[in-house]
Amino acid sequence: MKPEVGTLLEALPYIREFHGKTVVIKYGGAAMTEPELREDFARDVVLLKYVGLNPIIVHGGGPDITAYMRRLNMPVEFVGGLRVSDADTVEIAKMVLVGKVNKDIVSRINRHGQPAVGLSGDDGQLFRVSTMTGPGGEDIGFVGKIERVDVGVINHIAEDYIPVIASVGADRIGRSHNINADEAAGAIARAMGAYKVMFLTDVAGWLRDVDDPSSVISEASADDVETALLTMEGGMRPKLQACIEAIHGGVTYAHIIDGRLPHSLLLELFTDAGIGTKVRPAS
Ligand SMILES: Nc1ncnc2c1ncn2[C@@H]1O[C@H](COP(=O)(O)OP(=O)(O)O)[C@@H](O)[C@H]1O
Ligand SMILES: CC(=O)N[C@@H](CCC(=O)OP(=O)(O)O)C(=O)O
Repeated sequence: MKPEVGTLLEALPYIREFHGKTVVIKYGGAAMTEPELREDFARDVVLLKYVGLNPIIVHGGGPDITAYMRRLNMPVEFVGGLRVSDADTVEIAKMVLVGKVNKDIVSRINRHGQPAVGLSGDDGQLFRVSTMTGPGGEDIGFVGKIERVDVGVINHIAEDYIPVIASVGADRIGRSHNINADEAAGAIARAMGAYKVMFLTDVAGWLRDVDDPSSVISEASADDVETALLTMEGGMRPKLQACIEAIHGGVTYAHIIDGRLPHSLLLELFTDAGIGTKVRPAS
């Protein structure tokens, strides 16, 4: 048998399993720096829609926000993987995420043959946020925690389009907040009752030792993750926190995969081997 046919046949049971299912995909800033990878990503998402999945994209753009802040000589600070955000920082985050990154993703998906629609928390009042603190209770400014997602808005759009969601939104009195895109993806997956949530990032997965790329933890239970979160810092923290949020809300699996790898989405979804870290409910 030709190897290409083998690959398609290997994918068939997965296509059947995932048909009609909602998959929330967090597309991370660190994995979106290469134009070629951005193109591959858009093509993969279109393929998912064509084979009958319901992909919902939630994106970040942290490195882009940092680059613009530096141009404006603004101080850049993170606490527990969350950007400290005063009102000026929120304004930059909003301009970069909604105006630049979101439109780039939307137009690439459009070009590959499925229409996409960009949304932020403000559109159709998609989500409402409250102000959150850092992991140690620190004041980190206008950083939002999603309190409520209007899934009706996403379902309505997803009937005909691929929703592409930027992680900014407002609180009850209309103040804009910067939301970590991992937190947004976890909350949206939970609210949507998604089958899976997948985080594309710039490492091979959750690493046992952050300095050893070969130390990927291929599978972990929600309990393992909760234990690790007690001491974890850096960008992996909000990702694992979001995995827990999603799994506790009924999402079957959460995956952290290497967005630097071309077609990583397809490799995880449609091959027997899979890639990265899979978080499952506590057994
Ligand atoms: N145990 C860990 N395993 C993997 N990555 C980790 C770990 N601890 C901290 N990190 C950091 O988390 C980063 C990924 O998070 P982040 O930079 O926020 O990515 P993204 O932009 O994709 O959301 C990695 O590049 C790595 O530096
Ligand atoms: C509060 C907070 O941390 N907001 C993030 C939003 C963007 C984001 O999460 O981007 P990545 O997924 O590329 O890291 C930030 O300002 O960087």
